[in-house]
Amino acid sequence: MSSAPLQPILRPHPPSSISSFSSPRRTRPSPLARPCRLAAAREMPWPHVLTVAGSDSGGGAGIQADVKACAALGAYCSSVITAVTAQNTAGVQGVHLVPEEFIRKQLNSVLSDMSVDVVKTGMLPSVGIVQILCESLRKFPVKALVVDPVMVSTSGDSLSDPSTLKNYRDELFAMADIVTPNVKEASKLLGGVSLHTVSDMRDAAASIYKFGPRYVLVKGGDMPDSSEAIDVFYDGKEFIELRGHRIKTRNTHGTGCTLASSIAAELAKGSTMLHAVRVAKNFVESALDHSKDLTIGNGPQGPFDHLFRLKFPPYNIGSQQRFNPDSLFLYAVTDSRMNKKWGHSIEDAVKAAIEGGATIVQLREKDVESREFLEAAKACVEICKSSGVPLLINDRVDIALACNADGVHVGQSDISARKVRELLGPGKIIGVSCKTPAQAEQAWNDGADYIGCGGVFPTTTKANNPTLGFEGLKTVCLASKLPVVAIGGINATNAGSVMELGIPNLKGVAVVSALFDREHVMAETMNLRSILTNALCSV
Ligand SMILES: Cc1ncc(COP(=O)(O)OP(=O)(O)O)c(N)n1
Ligand SMILES: Cc1nc(C(=O)O)sc1CCOP(=O)(O)O
Ligand SMILES: [Mg+2]
Repeated sequence: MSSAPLQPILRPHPPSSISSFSSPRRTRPSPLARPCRLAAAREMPWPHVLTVAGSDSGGGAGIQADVKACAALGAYCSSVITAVTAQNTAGVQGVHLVPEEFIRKQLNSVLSDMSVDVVKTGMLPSVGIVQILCESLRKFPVKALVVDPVMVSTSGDSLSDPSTLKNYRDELFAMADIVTPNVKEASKLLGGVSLHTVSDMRDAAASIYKFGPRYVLVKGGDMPDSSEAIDVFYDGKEFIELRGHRIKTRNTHGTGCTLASSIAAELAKGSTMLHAVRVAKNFVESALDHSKDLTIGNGPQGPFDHLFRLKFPPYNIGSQQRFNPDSLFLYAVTDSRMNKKWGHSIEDAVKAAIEGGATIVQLREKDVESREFLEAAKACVEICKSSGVPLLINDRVDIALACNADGVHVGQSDISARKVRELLGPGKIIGVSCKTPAQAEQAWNDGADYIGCGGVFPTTTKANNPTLGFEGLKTVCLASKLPVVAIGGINATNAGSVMELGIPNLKGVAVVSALFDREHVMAETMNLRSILTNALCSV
């Protein structure tokens, strides 16, 4: 089942403002293309989430979590603060409500001036606040409303007046696109029913759906005795169980706020509801995993790092940027069988490709003994280093580590990119072969730097490789937050047409046989490079 895209039910937006292709990074022009692309100054829409929630002085949940989650997922986040809490990793020490009229004022300030795509609600501690919010939403309609019915903090402290329950159900839920209770909140909303199983969660989702939201997500993160974190998604017809890993960590403070604001950020970017929920769940799981050993505070429940991706290049601002996506422009991938056929050593083939203008090299040596591979790889590292061309190793993390290569390229049946990142550390380049948007999303979550997408055309170099064609390539590129290199059957005849697609994050082509199944590797590379440069200039 797939959920329908959200219609701008309440306020029409300019079509460009809800595009799912709105990541600023996607339109950054390639320096290689700069002479030809100076004209293309465009207005960039910025997906916008307004969070209406409480401040957490500890910085892990509430407004602070919402702002960080939206930032991490590429959405702008404005905020209306409903309450100020004195809170830390031990619990909530105090709550100070913001006067209701001042909440109205904040809502008015933001909604009357800015084009908000999605409103996400967190702590709404009084009946009056819920009413003011509903009035504001009727006056300033938005594309979607995400309601996280925050009633109790993760430390067990009450965050809302019990009288708001009825008001939540009767007024706010009817306007909501999605409501995201955890099992405790679902139980409270349903008058205290107990929820112990996934089947109970389904029943709860169906009951909450009757209050009026278009979708319900009952979160099972708190369910005991399970190695999985199972959430139940319900659209009024079908239940979908979303399964994730349960990450063992004390740093889970703010997961609910983060999940809801991540859903809001994805909706603001133009996702369908189910896709937004999947991305959000994946994001929370990755953030928890990357933060499991961090320590802040002395209490039992710590915050996690929403911006964990900033630690990975190319976002590790402050340290040297070690991957330039433009290096994907002409990606030479070696093949030992072809080299043997033409009497070329790996080193000579790599040298010739670099002299011809290859901008990155991958050693893809499927038929060479490990010891011989390592010796050749060490020599190639020196050759590439002296030319400033990155050298990656296909599949073999051990060889990459042993020769200190610049990185590794892995496919869907190889060791996962996340594991490779763990093994290589943040300073190395990781590429992942992806044939679907979901695989591209996973590569991003795993900390990869680029994806290889193919086969664009049929190839005889890789057995049983499905051909995606231009349509498949475009679909994956548009879904990918990472730069892409196209691969599969690309040669001097068709390379120009790939670059002429003019897809902003498609940075180049990766080629095996058209460079290496040839007698004159350098001449073939020079020819292909000039074809690519001409094609880029014509876009
Ligand atoms: C740049 C680039 N893209 C895709 C691949 C294919 O990797 P994989 O799917 O792991 O297949 P093998 O190359 O290992 O056969 C690649 N190598 N490089
Ligand atoms: C190694 C590889 N990966 C592919 C993918 O689709 O992921 S296609 C491919 C082979 C590319 O070789 P040639 O340039 O000779 O067609
Ligand atoms: Mg592989």
